Amino acid sequence: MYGETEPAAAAAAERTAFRRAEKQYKLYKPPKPKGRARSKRGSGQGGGGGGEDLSSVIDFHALLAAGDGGLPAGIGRSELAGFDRPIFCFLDRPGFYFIPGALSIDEQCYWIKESLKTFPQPPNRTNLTALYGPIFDLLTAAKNQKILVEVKKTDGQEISEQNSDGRKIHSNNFKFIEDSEIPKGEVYRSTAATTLFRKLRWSTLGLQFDWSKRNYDVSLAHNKIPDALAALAKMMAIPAMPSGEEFRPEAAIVNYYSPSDMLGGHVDDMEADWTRPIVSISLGCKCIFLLGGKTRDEIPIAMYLRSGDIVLMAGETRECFHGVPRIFTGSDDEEISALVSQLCGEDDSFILNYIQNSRININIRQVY
Ligand SMILES: O=C(O)CCC(=O)C(=O)O
Ligand SMILES: [Fe+2]
Repeated sequence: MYGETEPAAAAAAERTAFRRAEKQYKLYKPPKPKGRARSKRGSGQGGGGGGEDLSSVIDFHALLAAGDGGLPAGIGRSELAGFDRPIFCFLDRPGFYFIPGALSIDEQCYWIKESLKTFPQPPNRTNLTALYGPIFDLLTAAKNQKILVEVKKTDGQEISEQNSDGRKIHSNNFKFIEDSEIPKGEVYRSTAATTLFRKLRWSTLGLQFDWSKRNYDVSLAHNKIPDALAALAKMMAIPAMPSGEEFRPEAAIVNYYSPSDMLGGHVDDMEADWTRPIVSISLGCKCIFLLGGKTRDEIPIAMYLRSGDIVLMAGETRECFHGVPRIFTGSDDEEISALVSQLCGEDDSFILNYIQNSRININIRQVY
């Protein structure tokens, strides 16, 4: 993840409106169940247990349900010929579009599975790559309670195996083995695959992003964006594209959020043409998304992003700070319960368990 504030600048950053909003939502605690509510701060109208308030968070699903009559000032709703989904926008944030419930439950389940199974596969890089080298089949290893071990190489011994597709695996000296197979005395580092899976924070598809240089490194091996994801992004990008032009999906960042994770305020400015949108898909647990202005001093707009929602950021909004200060885990989340009915296969329980406490975001970009 990125966008974290440098320690030296942290105190100053606290003073910005964006940082204050991040803090407000990060600290929000749901109200205590009736009868146990305390009378101090936070028990008032709309207040959370920590005194923070969610009443100004925009809920596009509620606006959709309320119909055309109930739009608050500053929010517009448009229809586009040939695009059979509602689209919301902010009158003072040109280039920002919100498509609530853009994906069906089936589509959400499909992309959740792809995000966990396929997208972290090499040559795609993840936050774990720098530590362990390429890791293949992490989801399967985690499901099967495997252990990733670093094995001492003896002179001339090359640790390499082929997986079921005939691909060479483990050119590094880490490999997944059963707990019972850990050879005594030969292993000097081991981590449970389930632990690694929980530590997955991002993976990159298509052109690979180099976080240290904050730029794309075209010299890194990469696959093109999977066809189905490219087709989805092209279709969903239409409201933000100049008419008659087609979005070219060239790179994507997949963010994996566990309950306490946040994404600090940042601007995505590494793509050449800001008239092209970032197509951003939300899956799993609901979150608060902050859309600020061109400086951190502007008070950001807070909105809920739910599983299946798609956000487009193009034009002037490409210059706006944005981030995710808070995700909401918990089984009472309506969107998650809808996924439960689809993720009921024997093989799905690991994924269901993961997504009930996590959020995934896939954001697709045209780089050139
Ligand atoms: O998680 C999200 O909804 C936003 C992600 C984002 O802004 C990014 O990866 O640049
Ligand atoms: Fe971003």
